[in-house]
Amino acid sequence: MTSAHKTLGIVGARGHTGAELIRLVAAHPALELVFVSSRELDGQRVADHVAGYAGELRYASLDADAVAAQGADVVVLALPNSKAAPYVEAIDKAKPDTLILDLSADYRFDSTWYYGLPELTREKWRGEKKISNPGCYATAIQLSIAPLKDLLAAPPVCFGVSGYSGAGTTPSDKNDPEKLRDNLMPYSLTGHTHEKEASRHLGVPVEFMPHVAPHFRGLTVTTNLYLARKMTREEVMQRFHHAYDAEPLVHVVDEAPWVSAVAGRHHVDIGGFTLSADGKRVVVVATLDNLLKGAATQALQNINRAIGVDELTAIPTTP
Ligand SMILES: NC(=O)C1=CN([C@@H]2O[C@H](COP(=O)(O)OP(=O)(O)OC[C@H]3O[C@@H](n4cnc5c(N)ncnc54)[C@H](OP(=O)(O)O)[C@@H]3O)[C@@H](O)[C@H]2O)C=CC1
Ligand SMILES: CC(=O)N[C@@H](CCC(=O)OP(=O)(O)O)C(=O)O
Repeated sequence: MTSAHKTLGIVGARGHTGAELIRLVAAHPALELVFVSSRELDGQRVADHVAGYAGELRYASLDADAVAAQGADVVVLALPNSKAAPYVEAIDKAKPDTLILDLSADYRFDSTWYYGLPELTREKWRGEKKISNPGCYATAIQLSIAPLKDLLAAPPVCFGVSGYSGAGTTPSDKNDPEKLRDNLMPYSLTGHTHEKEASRHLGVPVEFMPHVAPHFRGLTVTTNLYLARKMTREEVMQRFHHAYDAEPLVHVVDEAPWVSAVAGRHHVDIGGFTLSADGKRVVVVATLDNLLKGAATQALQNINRAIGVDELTAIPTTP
């Protein structure tokens, strides 16, 4: 694939992450949005549903063969978990050099797919045309632990709180604003997919306890790390600065970041580095927008790289 203009389609474009990608792709100089699929919005104008999109494209209800028949250069699968395989199969049959990016958890444990968390894995990309995008919590967890990975005395313990857009649009307790009002809902307290995903890709076991809260977008992961030796706050911060100062989408900050400040923005904030009195335990706080760096923005970083343009093309960065 060269860096020339590419066509792109989104399967599952009615959803939260699909809508964010539509906005990002619409402003992209090298990508043309050629189809967006939704069963529920079949025939309706995208511009009537996605603020900030001004084109004439309409949603279409497309099964796997119909998606493959579109012949797009890039296909993003933004479907719920366990739905991707028929689309991958049909595209492979019709046009095997298609770049497929899957937003779900379906291929995050498949070593034939590139796992794209650019700040940690971009050097491992070997031109794969199949890219698995990380989970939103798993992104925050891995970025919080990676700089101290060689100094762990025990599995890191991560306390996560997400806005309810993380639970998608299929109605459930986890995205019901009435049930979430004045509430914090714990779920999957051991064995969450993102616990397994972060453990696999970091190569160290991680423990994760997720919760969902009444805000719409943005998540916080507060991680407790037991250290094999005594450290100072300056040493810990130095490691994070060394790891991320050249990364426009990871901001190392002094204070513990607030989720409200990162909502609608494309980067991760990591900060609040707090040591125990004996210097052998540190707590780190990370926030990101689950729909952006946790999904659509990260997807675009991966696609940009794979089509041969600058990784940050069409991604607004702010200091
Ligand atoms: N929300 C988030 O914060 C994040 C989500 N992800 C992952 O991204 C994927 C999409 O998430 P999100 O946008 O929140 O999901 P949504 O529930 O908001 O949207 C799902 C989309 O898939 C379509 N869809 C649902 N069921 C089927 C089906 N059986 N066959 C075909 N299409 C279907 C829906 O449209 P229609 O029913 O109209 O066809 C809709 O467009 C998920 O795998 C999720 O785990 C990853 C990181 C973060
Ligand atoms: C609040 C909420 O429910 N969040 C989702 C994570 C969203 C995400 O990244 O999901 P995938 O791993 O499925 O892509 C969850 O805990 O499953």
